[in-house]
This record gives sequence, C-alpha cells and structure tokens, in this order.
Amino acid sequence: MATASVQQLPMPVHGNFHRINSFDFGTSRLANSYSKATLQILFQKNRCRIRCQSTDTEEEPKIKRNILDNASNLLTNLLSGGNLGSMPIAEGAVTDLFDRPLFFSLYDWFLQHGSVYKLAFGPKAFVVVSDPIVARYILRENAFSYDKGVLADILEPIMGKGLIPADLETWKLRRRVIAPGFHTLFLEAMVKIFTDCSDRTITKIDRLLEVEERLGGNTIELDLEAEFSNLALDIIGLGVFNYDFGSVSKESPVIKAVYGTLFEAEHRSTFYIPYWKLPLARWLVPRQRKFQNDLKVINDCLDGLIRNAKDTREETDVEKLQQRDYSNLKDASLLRFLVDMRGADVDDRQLRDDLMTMLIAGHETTAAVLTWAVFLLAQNPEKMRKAQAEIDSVIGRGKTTYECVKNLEYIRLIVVESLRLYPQPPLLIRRSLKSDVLPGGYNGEKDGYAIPAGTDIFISVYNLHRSPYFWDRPNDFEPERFLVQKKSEGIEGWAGFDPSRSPGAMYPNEIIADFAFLPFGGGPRKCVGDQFALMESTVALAMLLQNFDVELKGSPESVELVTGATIHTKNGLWCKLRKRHQ
Ligand code: HEM
Repeated sequence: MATASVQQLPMPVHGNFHRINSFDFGTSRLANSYSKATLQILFQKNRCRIRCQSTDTEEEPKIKRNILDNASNLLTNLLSGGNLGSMPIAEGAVTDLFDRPLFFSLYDWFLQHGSVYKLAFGPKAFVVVSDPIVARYILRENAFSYDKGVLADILEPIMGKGLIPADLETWKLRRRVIAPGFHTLFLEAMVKIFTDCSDRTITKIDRLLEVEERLGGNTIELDLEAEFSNLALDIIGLGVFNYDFGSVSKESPVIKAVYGTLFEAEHRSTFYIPYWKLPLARWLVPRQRKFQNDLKVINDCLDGLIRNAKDTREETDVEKLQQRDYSNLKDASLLRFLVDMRGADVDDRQLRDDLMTMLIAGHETTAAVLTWAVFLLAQNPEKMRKAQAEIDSVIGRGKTTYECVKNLEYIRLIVVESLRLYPQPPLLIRRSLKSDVLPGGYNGEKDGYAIPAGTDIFISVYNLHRSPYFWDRPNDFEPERFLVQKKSEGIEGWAGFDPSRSPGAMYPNEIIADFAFLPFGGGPRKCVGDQFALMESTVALAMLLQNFDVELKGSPESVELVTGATIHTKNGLWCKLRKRHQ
C-alpha cells in the first residue's frame, strides 16, 4: 500500500525538550514521569545531532561524524546484538536532540523506515515499533517474555513493587487483587467524586468571573492545564485512598514531595556514576538528603492512611465487597477495598507501593487528556457546539450522574479521540527477557525480525495512532470516526476496526481496533484504571463545557509542546472563559 499523505493538524509548536529543575506547583507543568526519564537517558547521554541515516536509502548523507558518534554507534551495535538481522536502522548520530520532542522524530523515521526499525543512539539502541500486529505480539501474545526494562529501573525507587515496575511474581499477586477493585459499583460511586471535585473547579472559575464582572468584564484568562492537574490530583487522592489533597484551592506538601522524588529518579537515570549508592551519599549530598526527606513525607502520609484503613478493617469476601452499597459508603476508596478483602493480606510496604503507583499513574495522564481535549475542541468550533448541544440535552443545567455519562456519547468520543491524537504516554517501554522473533508487521519482513535477549523496545503509540496505514485522515480531529467500521483492507494479520467487537463497551478500546488504538496499552499489563480515567475525563469535560464557553487565548501554534510520560504544554494551556448561563 502506498504511503498516504499525512495532513497536518494544527499542531502546537514543538517545544524544546527541557528539564524541569524547579517545582512550581499549580502554575507551571509538573513534569512527572517515567518515560520522560527514559527519554532523558537518550537525550542527555547523546548530545549529538540526530540525523536519520537509513541503511536502506540510496545516498549516504554526508555528515561529519565525530569520534564520539562513531564510538557510540559501535557500542550500540555491540550492546544490542549487532544489526538485528535485516531490520532497518535509523542511526542517531546525535549532536542535537533538543530541537523537538523525540516522538516527532520517531514518527518521521517510521514513515521512512517502516513499522519496525532500530534506533541507534550512542551507547544505546532501541527497536521502535509502530505497527499493531507487532504491538499485539509484544503486549499480549508473548507478553511474559518482556518486562518494563529501563522503566522499572527508574521507577523502582519511587514505586517499589507497585504494579508498573513490579517483578512478574509480585505483579501477578497484586494485579489479581487490585483489578477487581475497579468494579462497576465502585466506578459508579466514583462519579460522585468526579462531580464533587469538578464542582470545586467550576466554583473557582465562577468566583473569578464574578470578580471580573464587578470590574465590568465578562471573560477571564486561565491556564486550564494547571486547573486540570489540580482537579485530577484531588480525584485520585479521594478515589484511591480517601485523602483530600484539596489542591484546587491550596498547595499540598505531600504531592510536592512526590514530584521531588520523581525529579530525583530522573536525575539518577541521566547521571553516569551512581554516586547515590556510595555509603554516605544519602547524608552528605544535599539533593540525596532532600530525596530521603521527600520519601519520608510521602511514606508518613500513606502509612497513616493505611494504618487508619487497617484499624477500621471489616474483612469480607471479594464478591461481597463488590456488592456493597457504594452510594452510602463513607469511604468508597480503593484502599478500603484492598484492606477489607479477605485473603489479600499484604504488608504495609506493598500497599504503600500500590497507592503510590496509582497516584502517579492516574494523575497527570488524566490532566493531559482534558488539556488536549480542550485544545482540540477550541480549534473546532463546530464540534465544540455539537458537544455543548449534547451536554444541554443530556444534563441541562442539572448534575452529572452515571446515567448522564452513559448518554454523553459524543463527549466520550471526544475523550478517546484526544487520547488518539495525544496518547499518554506516547511510548510504551519493554525489554525482551529472552531472544525472540518479532513479527514483520504490515510492511516489514515476512519472516519477522530476530532480536536477542535484553533488547529495549519502544512501542510508539503516537505512531500507531497516527499511522496512515490504519487510520483515515490520521491527523484530523474526528471523534465520529470511532462509530464507523473500517475493513482491514487486505492487511494480513490485522482484523480492521469494528465497534461491534466489544459489545457494551462505553469507550472504544484496543480490541475494537485490533491494537491500532492503544491508549491504555493492551494485554495483561493494560491500565487497571482505564474506565476510571475515561469516566473522570467525561464528567470533568462535560461539566466545564456545561458552564463555560472556552477559547484559546493565543493561536494554537503558540502552544508549545513538551513530552515526558505525558505530552503536555511548556507554558500552560491559556484559555479565555465566559459564563454560558447568567
Ligand atoms: C487517561 C488516563 C490514563 C492513561 C492514558 C493511562 C495509560 C496507561 C497505560 C498506557 C498503561 C500501560 C503501560 C504499559 O503497558 O507499559 C497504564 C498502566 C497502568 N495504569 Fe494507567 N492510565 C491512565 C489512568 C490511570 C488511573 C486513573 C489509574 C489508577 C487509578 C491508573 C493505573 C495504572 C496502573 C496501576 C498501571 C499498571 C498496570 C499493570 O502493569 O498491571 N492509570 N496506564
């Protein structure tokens, strides 16, 4: 199949990849993140201009290579088991990776080299996968031959043995206990938390508008990305461990500490010598002392919550827990469920790791979805009007309920379409535990690609979601696309897009798209909080648009884009807001 032309969506300026060294809660973006740290390894260790030197292009680009480039590429080949057979190579000669976020370059190389290529980056090499057939193989069909690799190394000091970095044995035990916690009644009960927290944001904006009205105006300018970050944090605190950060109205020392630890993890991943392992480093090096202090603040808070939950424990079978009257429970949180579950005794340390993992996994991701949904809608006034018309007919001026979420079909599609265009995270990271043969995918080698044990893999969800082979008009914002069946069009091994494949699903998922759509990953390590996050985003977006008209403050091009675990903006998403109803 010929490469379809890729139309350009009005895209934000590709901002420089920057390190966030200071922490400015509530006003600037909080860079959390695991793949951020991973990407930083690539960026920091190889400050050379990346040129795309294809092994399959006819003309060798004439670029001066310095000794470092040559040495590092040699190392790359040695460390990654040589040439990986016939796999095309996008060779990073690497002198300047700061021009734009990595995943934009990964996209260009995908169009140039195909769905599976090796990216040689100085001393490191990654296999980049942009194909649903190969992604399905790694994530589902042969999932247990891969672990989280570099991601786990970086996250372990913070998340311990939480689900994301956990070793296989721990993961199996904890996944079996945590996944049932996200049952239907729990999710329904969470809608109340979503609406209560969204109400706080609406009230805050209303107050700002009232002040403005007294001054004779009717519009305010606000960084909605920061507001969404606060909102998502409050929701995750209440939903997961019944703790009110109250961050819509104040700063939280606990969450500051969480981000402090993340910055440290990032630092460690980009530093050549692991000096923090030296015997006295944790006491003598100021940033290591701060890291230990931050960990203590978090541990004290979570330990207190765990103690509380254990003191009031009412042990019950899992089935009974799932049938509790959640609408009348004072504490409907996941922690309550995990502590009360019979036969699921774990030490406090494991519970702490579980909570910490969910706090980090569920916060900025959701804030980012909301940010990009507003960004996209603001550029598509017709779709904005359609969304508000649906909200008016389903919710009117009333309260958002679980029933409303079921009827807000267009808002739900907006949420998933935003996740398609701006997946969070844009890359999934894996490492092969043994040698394997990856399928060739749609346009790769028929016999596939042999890879040695220890191969690091990036599954580029961004590339998959914007692949011209699997999506029509891949860069356009079209929430309606998810209602339409798309045949596999002769692509062997791909079942096409068929909404009927997941009957009853409120939101399109990876099954419907046979892994061409992977907003929450797929296979056994798929996100446990997907329905929680989707409903949360639906409620928050609907309530915002129910109450306010929203426009971008500047042009879409002025929104600079930064990546880490999430794709976010460099300086916030500044919007103009006006009341819809007086
Ligand atoms: C829009 C919001 C969210 C997005 C886009 C998202 C995305 C993802 C993705 C892509 C993965 C798979 C990572 C991989 O395969 O390497 C994942 C895993 C995970 N997510 Fe989410 N997530 C979101 C919200 C949440 C929430 C709200 C929670 C919890 C309350 C959560 C908890 C987790 C956990 C625990 C895992 C690890 C699962 C495992 O390995 O078994 N996520 N998430």
